[in-house]
Amino acid sequence: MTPVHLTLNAGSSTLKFRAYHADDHRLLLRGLIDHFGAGDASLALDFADGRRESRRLADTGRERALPLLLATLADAGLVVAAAIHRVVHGGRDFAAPVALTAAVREQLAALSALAPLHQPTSLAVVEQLAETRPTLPQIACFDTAFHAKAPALNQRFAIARHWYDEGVRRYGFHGLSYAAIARRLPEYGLADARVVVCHLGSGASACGMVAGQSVASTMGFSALDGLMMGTRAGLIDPEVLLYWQETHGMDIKAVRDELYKKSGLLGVSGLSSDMRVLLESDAPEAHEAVELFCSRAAREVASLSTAIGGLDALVFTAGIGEHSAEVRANIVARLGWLGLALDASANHEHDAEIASPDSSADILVIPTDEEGEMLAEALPLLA
Ligand SMILES: Nc1ncnc2c1ncn2[C@@H]1O[C@H](COP(=O)(O)OP(=O)(O)O)[C@@H](O)[C@H]1O
Ligand SMILES: CC(=O)OP(=O)(O)O
Ligand SMILES: [Mg+2]
Repeated sequence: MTPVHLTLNAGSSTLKFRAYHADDHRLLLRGLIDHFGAGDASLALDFADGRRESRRLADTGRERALPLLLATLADAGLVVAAAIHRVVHGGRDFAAPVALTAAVREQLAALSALAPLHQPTSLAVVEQLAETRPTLPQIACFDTAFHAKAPALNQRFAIARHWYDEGVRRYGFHGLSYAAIARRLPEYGLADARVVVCHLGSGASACGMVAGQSVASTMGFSALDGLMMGTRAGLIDPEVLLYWQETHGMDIKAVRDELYKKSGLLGVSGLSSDMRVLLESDAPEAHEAVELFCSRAAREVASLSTAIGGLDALVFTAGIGEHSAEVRANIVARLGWLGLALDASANHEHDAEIASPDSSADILVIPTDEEGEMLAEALPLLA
């Protein structure tokens, strides 16, 4: 059996995993469970020798994912030598990768309410592994870490100061994705540039960075703020929450469910949280959901450009950002007043520069590599 470092990235609609050779860190297997935990879940595997497999999953519960994954690895002659987990919320205390001791796991579990779609799933996998393989090294890499050095001003809400001291601040998420993009900016001569990255997946956020460092992000205290997402509302007037509680008697769980699971693309379209389904639909509600998604994204790109003092490049990444030319074109068209313009044919490429020659700023599609970033961050701890 070949020992591997296994990366686990539990997103809101997917579970992505990769097996890297434990000695030379070659990528051996790439896997994706799509519609993770839903009735129509599927598994896709991509082997280093070019072989591909995919199938529908009959037993779709999230708690069944780890045994399935370990069996898949065993079939491929791979055995886990270390597990590297994406953990969405590091809170005030974790701004760097950390070994997942029992004490650390307890601290991270206390943050679950701030990331209900992610933290419980990731930590359940960690616990399952800790139970069956108590001596297995397990490392957590955090979505929040990349933003920890953002200017204090951009981490502050306009509320009384003592809340900040208590940890009520803008943390920002998708940091592993942004760090992976930042690593690639020098290839495009953008090492010192002012860049806005749109991470558009089931969860969606945007980050303004300068010289590869986070300056401001659309996500805040939780992964609920900012852009419209698959099932999350993004920016919302907080009075709506009070109205729900006061006028409709909704308790905290009901409000949370509304904001995290019934809003966003799903809520507005009444049809699906999956952008692919909405783009193919003729329903006016689906069209309106896509328009609102693109409008919110364009507005936040302009806002983040102010936070970073101008815009040298706009980058699209993640499930929607990488794969939907239509969404990219819609967002960039709304930013035409800033001088941004796409090359319509280049816009259909993946991992490419897609701006027209007369665009005021570069526009790029860069595939995210959260797993590669996790491996790079965890290796020093595993050495
Ligand atoms: N070809 C495509 N066109 C439009 N959207 C796509 C395409 N492929 C994937 N997506 C969307 O990407 C989203 C998933 O993004 P991803 O970043 O993988 O999610 P997660 O938030 O679970 O990590 C889904 O909404 C899916 O509809
Ligand atoms: C933080 C977050 O929303 O992550 P994802 O997009 O993977 O669901
Ligand atoms: Mg994701």
